Amino acid sequence: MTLLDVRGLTVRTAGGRPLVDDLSFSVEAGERLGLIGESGSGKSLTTLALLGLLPDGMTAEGGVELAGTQIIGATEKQLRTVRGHRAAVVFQDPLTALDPLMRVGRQIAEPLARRTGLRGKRLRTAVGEALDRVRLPEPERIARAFPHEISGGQRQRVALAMALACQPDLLIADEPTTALDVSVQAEMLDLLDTLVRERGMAVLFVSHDLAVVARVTDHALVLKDGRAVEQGPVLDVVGAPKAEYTRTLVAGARRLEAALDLRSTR
Ligand SMILES: Nc1ncnc2c1ncn2[C@@H]1O[C@H](COP(=O)(O)OP(=O)(O)OP(=O)(O)O)[C@@H](O)[C@H]1O
Repeated sequence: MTLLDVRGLTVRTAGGRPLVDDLSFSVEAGERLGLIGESGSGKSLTTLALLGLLPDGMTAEGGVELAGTQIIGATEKQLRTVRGHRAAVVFQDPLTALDPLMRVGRQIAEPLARRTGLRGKRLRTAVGEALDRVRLPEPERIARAFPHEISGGQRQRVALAMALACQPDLLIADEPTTALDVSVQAEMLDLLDTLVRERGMAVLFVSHDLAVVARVTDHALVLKDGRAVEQGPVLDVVGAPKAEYTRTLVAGARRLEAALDLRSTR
């Protein structure tokens, strides 16, 4: 079943300049698609357009059908039912998703209560379980903490727990590990990989990092200056890139890997 169908998506500035240009792709239920591109290639604008969250003044044209709802031109009420339940998002900076003045536990409790109808002690237990599932130590302490009282890696796990609490069909992860330390990055990727596999959830994984995308997705789409230059099974895209631009990205990633290998043997 096709969960997300994007046809000819074009995002323009108020002045009419296209920043995402005629983009088409689809995500099947349970499929993991990686959106790869350098900084400024249009990855974030694409994900924002999928949820009807483009900045003021920008416009989207084309078709974006998410779980049967046409997003472009949808009312705010229609969009609210799609966001969270059909598609939830984890951004690079977890602070964008978290309210700085609300304890972490309450922030997870809200989407959980909305979906499950749980209240009181049973809701508190469910919050503890949600924190435990994203491998947060001492879930009771974390639940009582404010976002600034926990580490960046822990905040990103909380943001993931909030997204998963909605049990979305599609998880959009926009550079979810970029702001984290390398060791924490690997843990977070493994966690994300395990949790979405367990749930059979579809994922749109956005990253500038080919190696990261190859690790957690089945298909990849390479974006350059707002246009798709290549798409296909991730192992083909990384192993036998067709487009000149993808070849450059792959060569760059290999050079980096080789440099890191060299460093680790010193
Ligand atoms: N609010 C805005 N107003 C005008 N131009 C914008 C706005 N937001 C993004 N852009 C431009 O649109 C293009 C695509 O931006 P986008 O944020 O989607 O890129 P990206 O691939 O997500 O980059 P990064 O990896 O750095 O986040 C860039 O050229 C950017 O400068």
